[in-house]
Amino acid sequence: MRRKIVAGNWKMNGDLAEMEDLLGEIKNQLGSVDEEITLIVSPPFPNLYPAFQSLRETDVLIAAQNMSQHEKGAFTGEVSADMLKGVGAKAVILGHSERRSLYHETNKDLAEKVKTALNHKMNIIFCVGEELESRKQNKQVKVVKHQLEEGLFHINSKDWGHIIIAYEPVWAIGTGETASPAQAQEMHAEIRKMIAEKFTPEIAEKVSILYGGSVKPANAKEIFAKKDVDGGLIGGASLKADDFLAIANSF
Ligand SMILES: O=C[C@H](O)COP(=O)(O)O
Repeated sequence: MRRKIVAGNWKMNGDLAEMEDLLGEIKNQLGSVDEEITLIVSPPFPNLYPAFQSLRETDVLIAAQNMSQHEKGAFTGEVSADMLKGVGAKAVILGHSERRSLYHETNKDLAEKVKTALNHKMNIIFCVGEELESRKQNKQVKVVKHQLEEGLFHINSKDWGHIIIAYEPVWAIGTGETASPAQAQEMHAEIRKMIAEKFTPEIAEKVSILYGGSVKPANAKEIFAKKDVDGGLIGGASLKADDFLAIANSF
């Protein structure tokens, strides 16, 4: 059975005190979440270790929001896989559309980051998704296929256990506009088909594919009910404990 996952991407939000408050509220309500659901939170770099300390006694996993493809050395401002593991991050988000568009990360950069993360046995939430213009031209499947082929599909079959895919249509991120459940299902099924064709149907069947883009407690149930949607990568709504956990309880 595929893992059901709800991951909160906190982006560049929350100082240490605000994060401690948020984590405190999340911990208070963890008992309400089904054990089958994997919860992940993704704080900014400086808050990774405090989050790790705070979540020690829980099953909540910690993901970083980015990682260098390099091991060490003269790369000012960068953070390595070893450093992330050292502060408790078990996973890393790679290829978020904000990294792609604002920081010009290319599929080639991402392919290298994926390789480094896997060398360090880190789990990866690999993000893909089309911009509005591509959707209008009905090119969304082609765009996502290209992102996967160049950024992710160089991995070995044995590495798929470390991979989670997040489909995040760029036009739905932080906009309040969500892909319809049918649109999400359609793309998730396409992604699974791409994995089945390039690797095997068994591998494709086991990969968790998350939807991201304005997921809220009010729309999560409908989206998560779709057969190929295994959870969500949540931005804004993950900054409120009640909303984040309500989304986790929407399967
Ligand atoms: O990583 C999360 C996505 O960018 C979704 O963000 P959002 O839920 O604020 O639209």
